[in-house]
Amino acid sequence: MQHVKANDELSLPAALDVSAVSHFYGRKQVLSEISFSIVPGRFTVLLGLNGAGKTTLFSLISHLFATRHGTIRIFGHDVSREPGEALRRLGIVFQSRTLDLDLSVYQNLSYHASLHGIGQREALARIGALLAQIGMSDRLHDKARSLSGGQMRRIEIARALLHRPPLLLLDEATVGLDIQSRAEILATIRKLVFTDGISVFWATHLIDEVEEGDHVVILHKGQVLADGKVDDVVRSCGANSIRGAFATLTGVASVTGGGGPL
Ligand SMILES: Nc1ncnc2c1ncn2[C@@H]1O[C@H](COP(=O)(O)OP(=O)(O)OP(=O)(O)O)[C@@H](O)[C@H]1O
Repeated sequence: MQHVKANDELSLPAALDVSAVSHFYGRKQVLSEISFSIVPGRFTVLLGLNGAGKTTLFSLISHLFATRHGTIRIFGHDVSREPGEALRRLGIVFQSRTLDLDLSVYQNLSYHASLHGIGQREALARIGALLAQIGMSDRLHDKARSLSGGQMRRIEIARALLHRPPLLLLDEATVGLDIQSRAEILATIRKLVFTDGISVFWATHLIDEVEEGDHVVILHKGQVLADGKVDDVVRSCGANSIRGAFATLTGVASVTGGGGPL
């Protein structure tokens, strides 16, 4: 495995630390002793083809599945042993749509706030600020059903941020969106990292969502083949681009450009 770590990051606590994690569905092993960690305040891409194991890994991190092999820590808190401490530091946007379509934007968000013990007045203030941040202040009382796919995604992102988690996970957040909505969502999230110092773990199979300054974890057939800064991973593979590095590491060379699949 290519593991590349910069010197200035060695002393910082990890936003997410995954250590020797395996997962089985019945007898089928889909994650094989994977280990990596995420530097706080960075945009880290979990890059892998469909079926690589990204959603399974997210299900373990978010404690939907119990971790039976290995350890997952969020800012030092073990997800299995201290789920409360770990999960209140985590926000997550799942691949499938999760808004209640018959409720308004406000109702969807305030319900989530109350689950996190946030009082009504505080919730309203946070919802107002987040909607302004994602450019949707005028949709507060609209039914979720009336929103476009990209707008629903942005509301799901706002909901994931309501309890102010320092770590945000997004699983294929741009799937099914048009090019403009994809670009807007990515820009919104990258801005959050820059302005609020949030750590983002962005799962995708789209290689053009990776930028030069990002960190990347390459997951292939349930194994982590590389992790580190994109330019370090590219260099250590002797490649010219992340596309070339991915092809070298995985042997999957059939790639297309312009936002297509890997
Ligand atoms: N409930 C399940 N039972 C059995 N096998 C499963 C189950 N869920 C996922 N798998 C298998 O586990 C492997 C990893 O799937 P997973 O959904 O985690 O990958 P992924 O990288 O998220 O892919 P995608 O982007 O297509 O969702 C695949 O081979 C998949 O078929």
